[in-house]
Amino acid sequence: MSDPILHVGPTTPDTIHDLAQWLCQEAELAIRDRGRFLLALSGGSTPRQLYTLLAEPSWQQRLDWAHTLVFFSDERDVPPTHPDSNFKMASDALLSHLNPVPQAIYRWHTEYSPAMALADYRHHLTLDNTLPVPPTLDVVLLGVGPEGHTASLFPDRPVLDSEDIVSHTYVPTHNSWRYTFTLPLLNASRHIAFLVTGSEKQEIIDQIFTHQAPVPASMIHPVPGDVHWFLDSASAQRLNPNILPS
Ligand SMILES: O=C(O)[C@H](O)[C@@H](O)[C@H](O)[C@H](O)COP(=O)(O)O
Repeated sequence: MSDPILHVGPTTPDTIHDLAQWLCQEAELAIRDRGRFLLALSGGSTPRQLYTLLAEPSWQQRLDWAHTLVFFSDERDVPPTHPDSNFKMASDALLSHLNPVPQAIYRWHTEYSPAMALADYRHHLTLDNTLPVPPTLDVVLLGVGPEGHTASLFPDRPVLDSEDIVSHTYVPTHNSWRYTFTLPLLNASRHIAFLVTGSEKQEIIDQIFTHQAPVPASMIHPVPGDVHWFLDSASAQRLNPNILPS
């Protein structure tokens, strides 16, 4: 298990820019080596700034979306037009602006029954059963909630013990159902990239990096993959300066 790789920007825009640049580099390597880039987008509010930047014409040219297959690391069990939909957020901020369009965009079909939606997504994640289970995605973007959840893996929930690659899970604190990647799938990733910004996340970042009580976000350690943390100084302000990149 490799050590987490820290990228700390002085401001949120700096961190977003660094992550966008890193994504373009990983896409280039994946497409050079395997002819395609398997990318999972995260939901919530933080990544909107990243998606808006990537949608800018000058940035669109830097990532070969025509050879990129887009997945979603989790999704709220709502219609794709619902304001809570992660697909809607990513489409409004990024996907609907891309030209050329991505090679594929795999939306969670929340209009299906849970069993059918999960089967549909397993099929897409294994590229129509051509990849092993769990498949290795090139980059999975993730965020972290204030209590340490990531994707829709919340503390003390049965989904944390799932041996499947995807799950439909009830989140009591949000009184809602969600679809999510599971730990086996996340830990098969080539690269995990957490994007965490803002002083409201400083406590959970400190908890994760000082190895206090494990939370779902601290259970992500792919082998032989790696974990990158893209933080701004506000979310990283409690971290020991010795572990911060010089
Ligand atoms: O569907 C979701 O909400 C996300 O997948 C979730 O895991 C998110 O990344 C965290 O809750 C952080 O959300 P913020 O970026 O809004 O703080």
